[in-house]
Amino acid sequence: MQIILSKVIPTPLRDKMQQRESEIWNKELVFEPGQWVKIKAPSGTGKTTLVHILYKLRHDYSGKVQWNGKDLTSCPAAELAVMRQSSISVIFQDMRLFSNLTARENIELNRILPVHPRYAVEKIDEMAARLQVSHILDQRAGLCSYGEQQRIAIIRALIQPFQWLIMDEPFSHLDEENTRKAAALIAEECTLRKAGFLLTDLDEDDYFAYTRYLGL
Ligand SMILES: Nc1ncnc2c1ncn2[C@@H]1O[C@H](COP(=O)(O)OP(=O)(O)OP(=O)(O)O)[C@@H](O)[C@H]1O
Repeated sequence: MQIILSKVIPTPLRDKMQQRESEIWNKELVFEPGQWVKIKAPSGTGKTTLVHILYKLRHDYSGKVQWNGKDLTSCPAAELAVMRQSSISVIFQDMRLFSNLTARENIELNRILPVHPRYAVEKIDEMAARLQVSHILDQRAGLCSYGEQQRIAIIRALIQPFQWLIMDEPFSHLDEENTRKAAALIAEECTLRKAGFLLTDLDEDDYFAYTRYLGL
């Protein structure tokens, strides 16, 4: 799946944009399948805004966003839902877990949502063991620490099918060792599926073999 951004300017950032050069806002960008893209930008420059625009959680912008040639503003909701379930997975900065469901239930919801689940249920335990969160799988997500919630959100994103993984500061609550473990799992899953990713963060890192760097 190709993702295209054409001259996108978020309405709340329109004035700020005069003050700094961006490689994303108001540019023509094509993200080809399989690219591993790092988007590095300081706080408040629009990383979360970009992620929400890309996933069509907000549409307060000028310009155009397309998934596989489909304009997000005119594409029927049912068609978007199918593309989200089969092709795009997101790790949100604020995790967005259901706090009253257990960690396992949060992950399982994403596993069974697509018509053809990618993985059997055992994969949840396997991934949880690798990220050292097996012991909290049956705990309510709202009671988990932020670092635990972030690893659950990572597993939830990896358990569903995708061609693109969109990650908004996905390691912000993790220490170095856990970040490396999570990055290794993400890299493996993307390689297996020949999937691309867009990862936003504040700083440089060497967690992945990025194929493209952009500043917001
Ligand atoms: N709906 C909105 N109305 C007004 N301003 C907004 C709105 N959404 C975002 N902003 C502003 O746009 C800017 C970018 O916000 P955003 O959350 O995308 O930044 P960010 O790069 O993800 O920041 P951080 O690294 O701190 O998470 C901020 O100044 C924010 O206050």
